Amino acid sequence: MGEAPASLIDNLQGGYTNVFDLKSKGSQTATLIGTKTYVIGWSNDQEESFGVRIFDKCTNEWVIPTVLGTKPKPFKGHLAVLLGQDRILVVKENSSFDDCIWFLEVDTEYIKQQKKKLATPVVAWSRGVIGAAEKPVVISGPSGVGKGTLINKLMKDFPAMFGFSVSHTTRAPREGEKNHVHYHFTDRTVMEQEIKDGKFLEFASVHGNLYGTSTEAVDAVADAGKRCILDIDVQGARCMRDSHLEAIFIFVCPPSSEELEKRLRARGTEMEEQIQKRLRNAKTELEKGREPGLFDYMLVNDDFNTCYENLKKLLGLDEAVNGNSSSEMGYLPLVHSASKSDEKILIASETGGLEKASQNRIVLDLSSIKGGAPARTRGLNMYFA
Ligand SMILES: Nc1nc2c(ncn2[C@@H]2O[C@H](COP(=O)(O)OP(=O)(O)O)[C@@H](O)[C@H]2O)c(=O)[nH]1
Ligand SMILES: Nc1ncnc2c1ncn2[C@@H]1O[C@H](COP(=O)(O)OP(=O)(O)O)[C@@H](O)[C@H]1O
Repeated sequence: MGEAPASLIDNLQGGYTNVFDLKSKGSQTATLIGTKTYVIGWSNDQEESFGVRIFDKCTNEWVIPTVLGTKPKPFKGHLAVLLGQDRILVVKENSSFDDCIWFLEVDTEYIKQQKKKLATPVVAWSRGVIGAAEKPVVISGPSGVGKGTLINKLMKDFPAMFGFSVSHTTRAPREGEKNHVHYHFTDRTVMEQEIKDGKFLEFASVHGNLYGTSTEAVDAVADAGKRCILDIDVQGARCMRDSHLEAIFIFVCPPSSEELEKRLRARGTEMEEQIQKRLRNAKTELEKGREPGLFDYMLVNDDFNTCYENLKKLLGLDEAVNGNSSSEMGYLPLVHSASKSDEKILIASETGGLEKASQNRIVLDLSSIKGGAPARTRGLNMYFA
């Protein structure tokens, strides 16, 4: 790159620093981690100019990393603070509360995995979500068991609460299915390239077609302030379980294989060959669904209304959930763990944009954050000091 790197970094690192170690200078910040300096910021109104670049002291060279996750729009003026040694908290100036906190992950577990996979330097953005946003809901189960019917009813009954994560698929649309509503219908070569580019949180080959959840699909629901529902197969659920997306995992079972076949045939959307394939795959899916540690709950979809009521109960939409045993409710709770960090950041506003002087100091409580790149970082708490 055409500029004197060392002096730029000295210049940035000599910039404004307050007691909370927030550094900034103009529209760029430099954060030193080990031998690498992460420069964040856009230059000269050129939308695509940089964003993130890394200066490596060992090689004396600039590196432009692969940037994963949904990126923030180019911004002027921000503060950067190093959290641990693996992520940088970015506080955007002059932004609404729902768009001011971002995390640039540089060496988290997710980044380590992606570096290995892509064999290039990688960083990833994750937007901070303030408040106790509800966990996304992952619903899996064999074809024809009634996942779509349950989800549609939930979305119809609670339109302001739930948003559907629209997956990508290479399968052909069925009659009545709308592009970008039911699925993003796509070409295999396009999707394969997008998988390589890191666009998907997870993907799997199911019944001979590719299906995948893009980061954008999940973010779009979170951005609309809704709780995300994902209808994905067991392989996708496994991937999500291993990722940072903290979700509730629900497996829907049929009352019997005969009933499953009956429903698939009655739906009338598949040719015989596809029906046979789906019934064969159902056996494996039912076995995988019972693997310990994957699903939090199992629902048997025998009588639809009973199953729907039980789904509502375990999503906390019915007060009757308290005190009911799992067997009475028709699902089996399994156990999973969560981790916590413990940090508070005080942000002093210098812009004077806030009216009361007492509101110029904001505490960002990171002690309950969850999730992370390539999806949202949830559970942030923000209050005036
Ligand atoms: N892994 C993964 N599976 C998906 C995704 N979207 C849909 N699926 C699964 O793909 C399978 C086939 O879905 P579809 O073609 O709509 O058929 P249906 O299940 O018979 O209604 C189902 O098990 C879905 O849960 C996705 O984004 N990722
Ligand atoms: N509890 C139920 N009893 C009888 N039929 C059902 C029940 N739940 C769903 N169905 C029907 O079964 C078929 C498959 O349901 P669908 O929601 O498309 O399954 P999936 O999304 O799991 O593939 C649909 O025709 C639906 O109306």
